[in-house]
Amino acid sequence: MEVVGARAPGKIILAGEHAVVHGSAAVAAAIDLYTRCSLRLLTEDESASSAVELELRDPGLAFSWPCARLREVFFPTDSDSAAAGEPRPCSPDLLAAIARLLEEQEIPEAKIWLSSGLSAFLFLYTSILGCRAGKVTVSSDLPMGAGLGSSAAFCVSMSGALLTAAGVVAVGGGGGKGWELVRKDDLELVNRWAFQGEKIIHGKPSGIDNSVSTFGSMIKFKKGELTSLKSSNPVKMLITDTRVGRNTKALVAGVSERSSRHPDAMASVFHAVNSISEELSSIVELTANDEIAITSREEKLAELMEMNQGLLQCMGVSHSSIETVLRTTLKFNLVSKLTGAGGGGCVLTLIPTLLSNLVLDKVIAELESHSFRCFKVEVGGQGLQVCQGDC
Ligand SMILES: Nc1ncnc2c1ncn2[C@@H]1O[C@H](COP(=O)(O)OP(=O)(O)O)[C@@H](O)[C@H]1O
Ligand SMILES: C[C@@](O)(CCOP(=O)(O)O)CC(=O)O
Ligand SMILES: [Mg+2]
Repeated sequence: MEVVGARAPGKIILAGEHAVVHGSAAVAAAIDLYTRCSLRLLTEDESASSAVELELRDPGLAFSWPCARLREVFFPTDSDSAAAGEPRPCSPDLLAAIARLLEEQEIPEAKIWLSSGLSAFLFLYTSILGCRAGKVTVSSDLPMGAGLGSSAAFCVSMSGALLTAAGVVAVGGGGGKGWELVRKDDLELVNRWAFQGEKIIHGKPSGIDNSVSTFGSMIKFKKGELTSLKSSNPVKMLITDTRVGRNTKALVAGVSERSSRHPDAMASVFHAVNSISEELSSIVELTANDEIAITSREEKLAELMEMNQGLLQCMGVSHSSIETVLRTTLKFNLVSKLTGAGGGGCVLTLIPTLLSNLVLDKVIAELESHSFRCFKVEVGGQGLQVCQGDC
């Protein structure tokens, strides 16, 4: 069979991370850094030992599971009952069985954080394709575990490729050349599968990351409801990766624990974040015809981001490396906030339209002198795309 491919973008959260898990609104946008997943189902001739193979290009690791072993774990009682049409959660018993299956792989200790991604892969693959032999290759532009939604881009691109190979998502309408957009109904199905994968990696995701990675653009997200935001003036952001590793699942659990220790205080914090996200989303949508100058729009966005950062500190998810980025950019009168789960990872800095490239280069040089890594990204682009053949 021919190769099918899918690519899904990472994201930034402009306002509302963590609070969105507790029902507040949040605003997120796709960025032009992608995770790509390609998949080829193997015939019996090609896969003498009949296995499911996974190559992760970025950590540079390859895994292989004999189909017979997968059948014992995933379908112990009868023949394959994969059902690509109806996403279902991974039960705690199955998750424990997957963890035992992963113990048989020799994952280097330094890369043990990959286990949750591998568990999501095995669950999605066997749920959608059963135990058919196949080879999957994944590559990514995104730093992993840094707040740019690599886990969601992994689950969305994987679900997209698996559902395309299963013949559920249509591909080839573009004449079989290059990346193609996906029909809305198909995107919704991919998004629901990807959410099940995110649950394995995050524990309790809000669904914002997989939604923005699937549908792209800039969105407001509240309690599972998504509103697409139309911005005629693009928002420019600099991303700084502090390179301090952290884990979303642990940070989300930490905020929930703080919330159960101080329910009233934290409810007020989440309520304040909700107001910030609502106001930020209405400012983003103001058009050139609205009577507000671009500079005053940017000042309002900056102030809301600054307020949100203060509330993220209240939730206990800032970090000394994040504070260093905030202090450094403030010297240039620029406002920053953490993005994603925090605890290290990435920080956003709003780039005003009138900021000269010379000053921006100075900001980047100073940030990079702290061993941080800066990215200039395009905000609000495409979501999931699929392709036939090698893209
Ligand atoms: N390309 C990938 N290959 C394998 N696993 C991945 C990949 N991208 C993300 N993951 C999984 O997602 C985890 C990171 O997710 P998370 O802690 O939510 O951070 P973020 O989503 O901000 O990057 C990794 O530890 C890994 O398990
Ligand atoms: C903290 C949170 O709001 C975003 C997490 O994003 P990331 O995995 O750090 O990229 C969690 C969620 O919404 O599921
Ligand atoms: Mg994540």
